[in-house]
Amino acid sequence: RGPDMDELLRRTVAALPPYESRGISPALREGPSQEFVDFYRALETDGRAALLTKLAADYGADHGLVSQLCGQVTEGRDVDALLQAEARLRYSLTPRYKLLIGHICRLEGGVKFLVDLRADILQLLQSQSADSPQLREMNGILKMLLSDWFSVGFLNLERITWHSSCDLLQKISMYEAVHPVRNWVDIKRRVGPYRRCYVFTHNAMPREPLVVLHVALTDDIAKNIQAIVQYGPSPERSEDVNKITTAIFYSISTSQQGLQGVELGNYLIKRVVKELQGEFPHMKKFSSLSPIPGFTTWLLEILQIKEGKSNQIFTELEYKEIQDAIEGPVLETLKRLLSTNEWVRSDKLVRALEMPLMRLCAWYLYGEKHHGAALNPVANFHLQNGAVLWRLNWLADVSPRGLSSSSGMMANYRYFLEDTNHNSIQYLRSRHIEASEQILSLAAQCQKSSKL
Ligand SMILES: CC(C)(COP(=O)(O)OP(=O)(O)O)[C@@H](O)C(=O)NCCC(N)=O
Repeated sequence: RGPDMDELLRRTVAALPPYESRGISPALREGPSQEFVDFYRALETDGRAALLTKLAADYGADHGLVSQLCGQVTEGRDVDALLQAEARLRYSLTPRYKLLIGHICRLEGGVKFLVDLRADILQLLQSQSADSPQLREMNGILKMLLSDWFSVGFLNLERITWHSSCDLLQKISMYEAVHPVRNWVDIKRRVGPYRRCYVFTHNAMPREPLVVLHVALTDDIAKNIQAIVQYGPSPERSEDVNKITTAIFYSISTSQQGLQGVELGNYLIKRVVKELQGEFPHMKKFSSLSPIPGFTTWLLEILQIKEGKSNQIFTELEYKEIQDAIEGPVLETLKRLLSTNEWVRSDKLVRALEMPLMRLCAWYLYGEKHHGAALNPVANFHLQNGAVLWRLNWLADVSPRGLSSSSGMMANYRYFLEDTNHNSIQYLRSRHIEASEQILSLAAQCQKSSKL
């Protein structure tokens, strides 16, 4: 049996050298760091949870020393002494595990190991199976380091085409989280004419697309995803530049869970806008065509809560039209038809539902909040980037996936380049959502005719 965890940690997590010898370049601790990596990789989930919890709890900063040094940082001392005291205090706040992280990132494959280690920490924190303040602290420290290592200056923008390598095309297909790639024909279309696919890569993780952005080049803001992923132009077509005035971001996915919160997707969108403006100087419109995951579930909950009070959801006229379009008790039948996607087969019912569902969905995106942010994660992502909630599209995604997740609707989050910084600050600071007239009036109507 190999070393037990405590012994392994004692041996591989160096103590913080005394302040006086902090500058002396530490003996490169490749051996112990590699031993830690090998030991960790050999552990199963529970073992990893135990190790991470112990590492965070027992190998952080020396709290006794910190509080002792705090006492020496006092007003009134001469500047030199004060700065010395502050420097000692600052140094004493360095957790021991931060030195280990610094050594591991210098190993071959060390950065990728640390990205995966943070993914394990996030998994633990999300599953609450090990949720300690020290673990959250270690997650924060690791996230800050990763944000520095993966900042834009260290990332490489790569365009993926049909001539890219198979392993890259295969990874792009595998990572596609929004509109699954079914076969070679699919992926060939997504990198073919009137399409662009860009990724960020990092030299420390070669041949690994960290985040993938799929773009459609169109002459107006798209309102339907089937037109993009199902019926796109045939691969041998050439591009007519005069037909390209708009960029539609129709899918974005990150592949590394451990890089959550590093905002790679945001950076990639902004970087691709610059790239496209270089290729198409006359391009003026930039918008997403985004799914609205969670809306149908939310709607069914509302229908459940409003059992017997349908007048708090539908107007009388709407209720009557729905009643005419279905048999049986209205709310009961409607819940069934919505949860099985059958409703879309009846034109009459589709017409009767358009107004109420568009109104409810506009409110879901604009009005529903979670800790102050937009409840819908995709809305929150684009609004954080400074986009405008610009248009809601009916029957925009009639695939089973689109119907089940958002009753067929999709949203355009539009990027007005000169406003994104301002909008982002407004959203992050005062939770203000910039929205178009269509959205504002639909949301207002919802407030008026539905009591949610
Ligand atoms: C939407 C994505 C790309 C945002 O990533 P990113 O910009 O790195 O944000 P964050 O993860 O740093 O908060 C990411 O959350 C993701 O891959 N989501 C699943 C697919 C999707 N587009 O909703």
